[in-house]
Amino acid sequence: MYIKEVLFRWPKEESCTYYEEIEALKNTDQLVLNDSVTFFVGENGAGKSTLLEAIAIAYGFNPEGGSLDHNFSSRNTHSSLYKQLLLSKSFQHAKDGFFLRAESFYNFATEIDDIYEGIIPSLHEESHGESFLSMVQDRFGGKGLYILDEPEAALSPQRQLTLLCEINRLVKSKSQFIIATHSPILLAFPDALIYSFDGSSVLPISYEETEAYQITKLFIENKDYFLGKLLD
Ligand SMILES: Nc1ncnc2c1ncn2[C@@H]1O[C@H](COP(=O)(O)OP(=O)(O)OP(=O)(O)O)[C@@H](O)[C@H]1O
Repeated sequence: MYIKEVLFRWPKEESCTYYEEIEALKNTDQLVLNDSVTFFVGENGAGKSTLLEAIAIAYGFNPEGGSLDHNFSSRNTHSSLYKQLLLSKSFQHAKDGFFLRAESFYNFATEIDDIYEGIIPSLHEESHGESFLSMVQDRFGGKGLYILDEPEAALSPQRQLTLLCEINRLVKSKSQFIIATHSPILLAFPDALIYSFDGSSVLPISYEETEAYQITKLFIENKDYFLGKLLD
């Protein structure tokens, strides 16, 4: 485990940043993380990416995403929330790591292609989902901290199952994951800690309490009823 706890040092003065107005975040002072997999769930705009990004930057990742030793920058658009966070870390620093922002994987793939031109196949010669999964399978080496924002975005349900297997492989080789997701498949990872951003503070919930699980289950079991109500 590389990050044990995230402590929020909120300023005493009145808020002046957008993230101090996010309901779940502004009422949270401390988050204990799971030593294997911690999920962030919640409605669009609930603050998951904002916190994920701040944790990644506070640990030493490039705000634009990529591996721990990867430094490239095209635009500075990250929030300053990372300055308010105090990470309680283990003595051992992660040997491997990746911060996935959906919108920056293209840039990262371009950088990797430039560095390894002619040595490894181009990440741009595969589909978005294929290239992301190849990267996890071929380059995530274990003993790592992997911070992933909606990794399911490019993956078919079958490939999400493959990602579950990869997460399991990496957890067994001493890795820690923090993942923001809407995927009922990924959320099913055994013994994961799930934090919901939907209440007045960030709180742990069970798999069955997640909206991703409840709405998917309800919809599949009552498809015709739902469609009738929604589309009438
Ligand atoms: N740079 C910014 N400036 C102002 N507001 C922002 C900025 N970035 C995000 N926000 C706002 O902060 C809130 C939280 O956004 P965030 O991206 O963290 O949500 P999220 O939970 O990750 O949502 P999603 O599930 O859609 O990815 C949203 O209301 C969003 O509009």
